[in-house]
Amino acid sequence: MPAATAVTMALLVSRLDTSSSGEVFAVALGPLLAFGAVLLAGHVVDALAEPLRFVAEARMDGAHRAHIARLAAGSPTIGALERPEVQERVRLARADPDNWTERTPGQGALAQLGEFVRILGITASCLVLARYAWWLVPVVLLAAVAARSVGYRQGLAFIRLWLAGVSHGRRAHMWQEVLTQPAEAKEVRVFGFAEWGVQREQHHIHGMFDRAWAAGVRDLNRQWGRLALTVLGLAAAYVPVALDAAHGTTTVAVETAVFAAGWSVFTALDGLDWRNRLGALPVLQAARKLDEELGAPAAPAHAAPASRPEDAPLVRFEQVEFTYPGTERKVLDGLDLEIRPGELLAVVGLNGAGKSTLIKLLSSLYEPTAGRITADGTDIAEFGPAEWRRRISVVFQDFVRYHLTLSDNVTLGQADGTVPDLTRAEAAARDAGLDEVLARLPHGWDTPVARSRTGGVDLSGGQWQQVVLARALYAVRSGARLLVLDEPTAHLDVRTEFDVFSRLAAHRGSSSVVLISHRLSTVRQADRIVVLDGGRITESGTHEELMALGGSYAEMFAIQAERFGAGFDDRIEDGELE
Ligand SMILES: Nc1ncnc2c1ncn2[C@@H]1O[C@H](COP(=O)(O)OP(=O)(O)OP(=O)(O)O)[C@@H](O)[C@H]1O
Repeated sequence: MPAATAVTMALLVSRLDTSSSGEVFAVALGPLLAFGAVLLAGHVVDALAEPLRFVAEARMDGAHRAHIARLAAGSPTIGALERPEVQERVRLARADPDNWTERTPGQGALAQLGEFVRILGITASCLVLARYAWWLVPVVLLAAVAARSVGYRQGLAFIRLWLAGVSHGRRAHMWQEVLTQPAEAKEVRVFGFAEWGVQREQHHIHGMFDRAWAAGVRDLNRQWGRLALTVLGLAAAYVPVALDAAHGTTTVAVETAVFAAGWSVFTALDGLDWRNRLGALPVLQAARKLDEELGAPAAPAHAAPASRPEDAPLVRFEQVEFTYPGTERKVLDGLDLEIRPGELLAVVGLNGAGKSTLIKLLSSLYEPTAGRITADGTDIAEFGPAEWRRRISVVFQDFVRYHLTLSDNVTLGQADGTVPDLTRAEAAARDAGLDEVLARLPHGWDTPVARSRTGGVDLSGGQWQQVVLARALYAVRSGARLLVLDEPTAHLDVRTEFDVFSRLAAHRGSSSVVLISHRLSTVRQADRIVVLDGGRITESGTHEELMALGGSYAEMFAIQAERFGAGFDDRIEDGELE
C-alpha cells in the first residue's frame, strides 16, 4: 500500500508537471483515479481488518483457553496442579491478562502476521527507492532500524521495570478486593481497618507505578535521540535527490515517489507490533510446559459409559503409604483398611491425622506412594480414574458452592449427557433433609443458589451441606455404590445431623458408606468405627467394642460426652441418640 501510494502520487505529480493548464483535467484523470483507487483500497482494507482481527483473535484465544481448561481439569490426579509453579503457569497460560504486558495467543499471532505484512510493505518501498538509486536503500533502512531499535530497547526496559512491580500490583489488587467486596465488608467494619487498608493499597500502587513513571519521563527526554536519527537518515537520502531535482537531473515526480517511499519505511518499521508478539510468548511457553507437566488431557467421552456394577465393592487399602508431593512427612504409613460391601464405616482421628488424605486417595485424586488400593481384588488404578469415580460419590469437607441452579448443583456429574432425573433428585433432596429448603425457593429446582445471579438466593452453611448431601445421594440413586462423606454435617446442629444420618442409614440401599466426623455422637451409629492415628488404623470395632477396649476412641468419646454435659457444643438429651 505505501509503495503503491508513492508510485501513483509520483505519476499524478508528473502529469501535472508536464501538462499545460488547459489540458490538466484530461491528462491527470487517469493517475488521479489510480491514486483514488489506492486510497480507497487502503480504506477498505482498514475497514475489513478490524472485524477480521476480532473474529480471528476470538477463535484462536477460544481454542487456546479450551485447551488449557481441558488440560487443567482433565489431569487424572491433582498433585501436579497443586504445585505453586504449576498454578502460576496455569494463571499465565489461561490468557486472561493480569497486566498490560501480557497478551493472548490470538493477539500474538495476529501481531506476527501484521509484522509480516509490514515487512512486505517495507520491501516494496525499498524497491521504489532502489529504482532511483540502490544506495538509498541502505541509507534509509539503517537510519530507520537505528531509530526503531532505540525505541525497542526503551520499550523492553520499561516492560522489565513494570514486571518488577507486578507483585505490588497484585497486593494492591488484593486490598482493592478486600475493601470493596461484600464478603469482606463485615470484618472490614467490625475490625475497623478500612483506612489502614486504603493506605496499604496506596503504598502498593506507588510501589508499582512510581518507578515506571520516572522511567517514562526519562524515556520522553531520550526521544530527542530518536528524532535526530530519523531527521539525519531522511536528510541523507532526501538532500541528494532534492539537489538532483533542482539541477534538473530528475523530475519532481520522481522526487515525490522517493520521499513518500522513504518516509513509509520509517513509519512501517515504527509500527511493528513487537509488544503483542513478545507479550504472547510467555503464555505459549507456559502452555507448552503444562502440556508436559499435566499430560495429555482426557479426550471428551463420546461413547456411552459402561453400566455400573450393581453391588458395592469390597475395597481394601493394602499397606498404603502416602507423602504429599514436595513434603517429607508420611501422612499415611502402612495403612491397612477394609471397606466391606454395604457397611457404614466411620473413620475418626484427631485433627491432621490424615482422614481427608485417605478420602483423596480413595477418590484417586492422588496415587499412594507405596502399597495399593483394590476394589474386589483389582487395583483401582487399573479402572482409570474416570471409571472408578463413576462408582463412588464423595462429599468433601471443603466442597464448592457452584453458582448454578439448585437442580444443577444436585445432579452435577451424574447426568451422563442426559437430562437430570428430577424424581430421583426429589427423593435425594428428601433423604438429605433439603425438601423444606426446596419448598421455599421462588423457582424451585430452577432457582440459582447465588444471590449474584438474577433471581438467585443465598443459602446458609447448613443448607449448603444439605445440598451437597443431596448431590451425593442422587449419585447413589444413579448407581454409585460407595458413598464417602468427609465431615458433611459440621455446619448442622446435632438434631438435624442426627435426622440426616438416620435417613442416610435407611436410604443407602446396598451402597457402602465411609463417614468422617468429629462428632462421635453421630459416629456411634456406624456399623464399624476405625481410629486413624500415626498414619495407620490403630483401633477397629463397633462403638461398644471400642468403648470396652478403653483406647483412644473411648478417651475421645469420654471427653466429648463431658463437653456436652458441661453445656458446650449442642447439648443432647440422655437417650436421644439411642
Ligand atoms: N495438599 C497438601 N499438601 C501438603 N500437605 C498436606 C496437604 N493436605 C494436607 N496436608 C497435610 O497432611 C496432614 C493430614 O491432613 P488431613 O487433611 O488429611 O487431616 P485430617 O485428619 O482430615 O484433619 P482434620 O480433622 O483437621 O480435617 C496434615 O498434616 C496436613 O497439613
